Amino acid sequence: MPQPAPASPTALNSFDEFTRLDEVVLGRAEHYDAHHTDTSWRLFFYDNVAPVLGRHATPSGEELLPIPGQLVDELNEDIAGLADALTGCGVKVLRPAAPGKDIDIRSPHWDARATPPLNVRDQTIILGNTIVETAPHVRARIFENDLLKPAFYRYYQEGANWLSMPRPALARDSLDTAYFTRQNLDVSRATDSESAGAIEGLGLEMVFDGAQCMRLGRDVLVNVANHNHELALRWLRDNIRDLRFHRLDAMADNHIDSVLVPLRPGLMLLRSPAYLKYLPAAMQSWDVIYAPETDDSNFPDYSDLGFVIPIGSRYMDINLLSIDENTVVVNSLYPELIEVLEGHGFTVVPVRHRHRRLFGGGFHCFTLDTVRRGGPEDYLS
Ligand SMILES: NC(=[NH2+])NCCC[C@H](N)C(=O)O
Repeated sequence: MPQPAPASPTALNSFDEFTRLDEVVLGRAEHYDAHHTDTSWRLFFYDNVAPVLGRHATPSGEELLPIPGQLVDELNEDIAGLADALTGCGVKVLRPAAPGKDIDIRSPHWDARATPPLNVRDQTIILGNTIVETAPHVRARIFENDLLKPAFYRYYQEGANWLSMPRPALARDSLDTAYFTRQNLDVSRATDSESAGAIEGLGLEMVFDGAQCMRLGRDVLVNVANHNHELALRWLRDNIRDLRFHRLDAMADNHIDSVLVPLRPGLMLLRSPAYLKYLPAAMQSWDVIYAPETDDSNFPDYSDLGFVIPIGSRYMDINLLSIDENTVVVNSLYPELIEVLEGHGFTVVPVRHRHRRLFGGGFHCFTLDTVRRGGPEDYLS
């Protein structure tokens, strides 16, 4: 039976993180049954995985780390709950295409097990009516956006602009380890097992994820933690002329949405006061809600399942999704945050999300907000 064509999306328009949300792409986790733990993956998640690397790497260099099926099923249940909650808030939910099977990919320089399109925030930034595909850090993610192309083409048909950063080769020496070496961290547990080929004369490439940005109308905050990111900031400035890009100097290793979430003009959620100094001067006078302490009882106990590597930090649930300036979707397993937000007058839509530390994403990461009502407002003066 032919399936009816999905209703056409409205025009792409997304300049910020908090004005009324009308349409969103929500990621999916089918076939997320392994992490491909090559050097690019180890470096990307080094902040979280360094303590366990080595202990679990096999001497043969086996890089595929299986994820128990029960966890993927539970993740899918929680994502279904998020889809229902968003629909219940009147938001139209689009999905990436589903990978039909495990997909092994091969470039001329390396091979990898492809990551499913779960954290759709990461490989794309929507800047107004422009889709910007970014330049993946993790080799396993290099074709991830192919599964979003049905949605991107529909927005393109409705008049959106569509740009891509140069696709990185992610060869042997493409990735900059400066963020870690600046902190005197030894990166050998990530780099010792490198199996990718080199490209003579290439050196550090432009490598950058969409989730390193936070959008605020005509301003965009951009986390730059190394030379890979520096090249991308220049690309953004050269190619998107009508927005102002503010460089945040190494606020985190890469993504910043478990550190900072702007909630409405003049109010942000921040991991701790230590992060204020990274922000543009105009934001330092905003009101701040600091992420409340949470404890282990809010996180599942995985001891029965053998080892499961947490690729996300304990702060993942800062990563909420705003429906509008007064309504936020928050993990029900972070009741401390729900209480604080309600105390500030927010309507909180609680949605359960158990395995956020295993798949590296919260609700902001799982979503790409393609249609919001706000425009290129100046929120910083
Ligand atoms: N868009 C994302 N995938 N964000 C997740 C950021 C997670 C962050 N590295 C942490 O461990 O807290």
